[in-house]
Amino acid sequence: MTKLDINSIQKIFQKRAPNSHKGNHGHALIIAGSKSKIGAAIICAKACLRSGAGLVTLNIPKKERIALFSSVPEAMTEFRGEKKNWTSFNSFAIGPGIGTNKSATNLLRLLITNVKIPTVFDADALNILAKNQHELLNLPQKSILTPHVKEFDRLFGKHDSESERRITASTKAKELHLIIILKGHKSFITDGEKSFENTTGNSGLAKGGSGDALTGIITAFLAQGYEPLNAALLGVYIHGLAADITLETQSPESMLITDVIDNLGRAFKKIQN
Ligand SMILES: NC(=O)C1=CN([C@@H]2O[C@H](COP(=O)(O)OP(=O)(O)OC[C@H]3O[C@@H](n4cnc5c(N)ncnc54)[C@H](OP(=O)(O)O)[C@@H]3O)[C@@H](O)[C@H]2O)[C@@H](O)CC1
Ligand SMILES: Nc1ncnc2c1ncn2[C@@H]1O[C@H](COP(=O)(O)OP(=O)(O)O)[C@@H](O)[C@H]1O
Ligand SMILES: [Mg+2]
Repeated sequence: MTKLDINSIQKIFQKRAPNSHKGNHGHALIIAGSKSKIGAAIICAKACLRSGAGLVTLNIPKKERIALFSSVPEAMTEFRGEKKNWTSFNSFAIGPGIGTNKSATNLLRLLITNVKIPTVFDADALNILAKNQHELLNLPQKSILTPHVKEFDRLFGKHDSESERRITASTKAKELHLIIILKGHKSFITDGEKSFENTTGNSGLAKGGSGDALTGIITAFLAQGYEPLNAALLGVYIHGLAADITLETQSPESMLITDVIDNLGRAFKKIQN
């Protein structure tokens, strides 16, 4: 297992070309949020925009659109249940705050049927997969699963220790051709061949919404054309680094994920040499 340090991250990171345009940086589609969880969608979209995606479209329930327009005007929207054109996007994420009811389950199935490029599956998408295990075999290869401990055990069965979870994560990543990020204090990232442990982040991230931001960040890197494993490594590292930078102005108690997203810019500057 390799500990993720700044040197390995600097090798992965690709600078933006000075003459680039939005079309060069990909179009991300984020399927997130529901009536009581629209915040998850807003956090995810903001983090995605702050991580370099050229365009971000959020799929949300139509009733929730006002909240979104006022908080993330940079994001475009499409509405849950309306007919979609899957081919316009370069990366996809599904799960934060979508719930696990029948329509969320059908939407996840629709995505799996139509999308053949690596996708980020988080939160309720993982809870739906846990209840529909056969669908794990149908996910696009090199998709990225981002479970916390409880989601991990829902997916792959109860474990007694973190070390046992890490062994299962590697085995399942290899067997299912996926990348698994087992999130926690020191997140573990594996593609079944290589495994990594993150070294950034702090307990200020132990708050609702932190994982939703990570999903947005990784989705932005996929949109920009990073290899899925590199998108996962860079995403986990920079998410934690932005939280560490936030400690300069906030305590772990007072830190908000919005503060962390606002500090992504400083984190990018740190890894750019
Ligand atoms: N603003 C919004 O709209 C927000 C929307 N959100 C959305 O809500 C949905 C539900 O997501 P969720 O993760 O809160 O619920 P759930 O899967 O039951 O897990 C919670 C339990 O898991 C455990 N646990 C977690 N980490 C652990 C660890 N490292 N180590 C050990 N245990 C750990 C811990 O369980 P405990 O130990 O307390 O038994 C914890 O209580 C989802 O779609 C999400 O995107 C949220 O993001 C919040 C902001
Ligand atoms: N004590 C901690 N130290 C470092 N990182 C943490 C800590 N607690 C949580 N995190 C990070 O915060 C994120 C939490 O994700 P998750 O539990 O899915 O949150 P949510 O679903 O509420 O958005 C993960 O990336 C995790 O690694
Ligand atoms: Mg989560």
